[in-house]
This record gives sequence, structure tokens and C-alpha cells, in this order.
Amino acid sequence: MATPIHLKGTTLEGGGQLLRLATCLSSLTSTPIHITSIRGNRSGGGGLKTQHLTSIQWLAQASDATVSGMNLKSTDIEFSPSGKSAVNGRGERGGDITIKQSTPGSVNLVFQAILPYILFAGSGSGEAVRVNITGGTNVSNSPSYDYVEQVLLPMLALIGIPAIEANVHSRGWSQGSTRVGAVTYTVVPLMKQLPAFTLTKRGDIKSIRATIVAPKAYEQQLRDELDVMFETREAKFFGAREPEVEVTFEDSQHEKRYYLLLVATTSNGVKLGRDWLYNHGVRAGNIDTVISTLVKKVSDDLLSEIEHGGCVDEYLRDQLIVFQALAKGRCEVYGGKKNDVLLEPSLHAQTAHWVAKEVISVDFNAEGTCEGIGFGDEQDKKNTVEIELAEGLQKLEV
Ligand SMILES: Nc1ncnc2c1ncn2[C@@H]1O[C@H](COP(=O)(O)OP(=O)(O)OP(=O)(O)O)[C@@H](O)[C@H]1O
Repeated sequence: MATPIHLKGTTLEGGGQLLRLATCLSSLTSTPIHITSIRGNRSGGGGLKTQHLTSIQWLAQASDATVSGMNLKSTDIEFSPSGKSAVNGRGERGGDITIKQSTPGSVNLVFQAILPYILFAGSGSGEAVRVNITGGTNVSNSPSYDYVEQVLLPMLALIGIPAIEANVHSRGWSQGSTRVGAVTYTVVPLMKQLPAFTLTKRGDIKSIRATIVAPKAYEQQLRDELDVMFETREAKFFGAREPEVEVTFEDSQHEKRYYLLLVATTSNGVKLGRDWLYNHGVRAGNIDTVISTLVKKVSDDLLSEIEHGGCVDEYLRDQLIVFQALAKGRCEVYGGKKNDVLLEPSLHAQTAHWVAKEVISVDFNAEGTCEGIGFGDEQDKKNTVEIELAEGLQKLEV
């Protein structure tokens, strides 16, 4: 068996994303890896949390991997796929995948870990796979259900991934709540390689959609606050264009859960999103502050995304890297400029570049461009098989 590639879990961002991406690429390409000091840059000693463990367990089953260290708080895992892909983790093609978390750990970080595998491992039949995941739907520092539905999935469609349908059955919140949510994503695995893609022309801001999830009693106040904000900042958002704004509201059914997402859609179909699950403490006496702070922060954040002129927001930039690396050929994603200087990729994006380089040898340049490996084409895929011969180890390409 090949020697596992060693990945130090404290590299760059040093959090859970390194682990998700590395195990996913390892599963797809049957590359053994050894990750040490897992989430070593996080407080509390790092190690695997439920969400990470759940993702790795699914990938291990799907790729028939032998794994050591697969337990909560583990800081060291060795992950060695056998090369016999089981496609959806049950040894079947098509059908359903059900992943249950009993905590509000982020549904979408589990989805982030397994989606490339489901798409690229190849069911070949064009049959849809329903991915049911329970856990948190709106969790701080992770993609919310709303962000995935309104930004990630349309952007994946824009780069050539077959449309993925999203359904939320119930909300699950973090921050002291034990409410677990449920989501279904319906994914059609790729039947051939993902062609190279380019996202370099953003276009003008055409419309903005605001999604509010908050206690029903404050719906009107939130709508009013947004109206005033859009009126004041109309020119900044829309330039000379006629403003197009849509606001939707959903009752959070929880007196302390205030969530806002703003998504800008451009004339070229690009989506830029920013959101926030208010996390500074909600008390009976501070609702006015909660509402004004929420609207101000999210609109400030979206404006800075719009001002840099890029085709991806800060979060999408790191989430598209795996698709760039697996597509066939030169993939370019423009991240924008500040004061005429290219925006540096976030630490998460730099980490994803590093993992892609270490595990599947894809190089990203400073502009975030790479030559993707074209995963999925049997003719182009270079499966290296190691055969032990009496006189030594010889490598053959098949
Ligand atoms: N507000 C947001 N909207 C969309 N995506 C987000 C948002 N915040 C974070 N993300 C994405 O969530 C992922 C977070 O990765 P990270 O390694 O920090 O997660 P983690 O598994 O929770 O790890 P850790 O607990 O170690 O921080 C990244 O892909 C990042 O782009």
C-alpha cells in the first residue's frame, strides 16, 4: 500500500475545512492520507466534533476506506480508501442517503464534505440521489441553508453542475438550542467530467433578495429597517439601475433567533451573499439594537462584496475550489480587487488550495486559477497502481 500523504492539521486556517476537503479528495482518488493535529488552530484542544466525524464516517463507508482514529475529539486519523467505491455509501447506485446528527451541528458542513464525492464518484445512470441530513440549518461560521439554496446551488449550476434542489423540512439552530433541523438536497451525479469553467465577468447588480428568519412579532420592524436601509443605500447597491428588492420573512419560532441573508444577483447571473445569525445576546430590552445591528452589519458586508467587483463572495471563493480542482482544464474564478490590488484569498481559500496541491497535485496561482485534473474520465484519469515485485516496488500507470 502507498505511504499516506501527511497533512498537518494546523496548516493555515487549521480548522475543519482542511479535514473535510482532504478526506473527500482522498475518497474520490483513493489516495491514503494521514492528518495530524486535527483542528489544531481551534480552541479547546481541537479534534473531531460530531459534524466532522459524521462526514468522515460517511466518506469512509462510501469509499470503503480503512480508518484509524475515527472517534470524537480524535486529533489524528489515517484514512485509506480501498479503491472500491460504493458510490452512495450503501453499495448502491442512485437512491437515498440519510445522515442523522443528534446535535445542531451544521447540516451544510456535512453536505460540503460529501457533495463532491456524490457528484464525481459517478453513478453513471443520471438517477437523482436524495440527500437527507439532520442537524443545524443556520449555524454561525458555516453556510446556512438559505445561503446554500440561494448562493451556492445557483453558482454551482452556473459552473455546469446539474441543478440541485433544496428543501428545508424544519429549522435547526445552534447557540444553546437543542432543536435539530432537517434538509433534503436532491443531487444528480455527473455522468461525465465537469468541463473547465470561468467566472470572470460579474455584471451589474440587478436585484437584491433579503431573507429574514426571526420572531413573528418583529416582522414589521425588520421590514421597515430594511426599507430605510435600501432607500439610504440605493445608489451604492444599484448604481444608476432601477432598484429591484424582494423581502421574504419566516417565523423563527424562537424568541432569540434573528437571521438575515442578503443576496445580490447580477446581470450575468452571479450571486453574492452575506448573512448573519445574530449572536450578541438577545434580551427583552435590546430588540431595537438587535434589529438595527443585524441590518447594518449584513448590508455593510454585502456592500463590500459588491464594491470589490469579484464573481464570488468571500465564502463561495473557498467553496468552489474543490470544483475547480476536479474540473477538466483551466478554471478561473475572479475574486475582486481592493484599491486596485487583487483581493488575497481568505485563509480558508488558501487552505483549500494547499489541500488540493498536497492530495491531488493541483496548483493554484495567486489569481486563484488552476488546471483541474478532469476527474471522472477513465481515459484521462491516471490511476497509479503499485505492484510489489520481488526485486522492489515498481509503479505502473493504468
Ligand atoms: N456566513 C457564511 N456563509 C457562507 N459560508 C460560510 C459562512 N461562514 C463560514 N462559511 C464557510 O464554512 C466553512 C467553515 O470552515 P471551518 O473550517 O471554519 O469550519 P468548521 O468545520 O466549523 O471548523 P472549525 O470548527 O474547526 O472552525 C468554510 O467553507 C466557509 O467558507
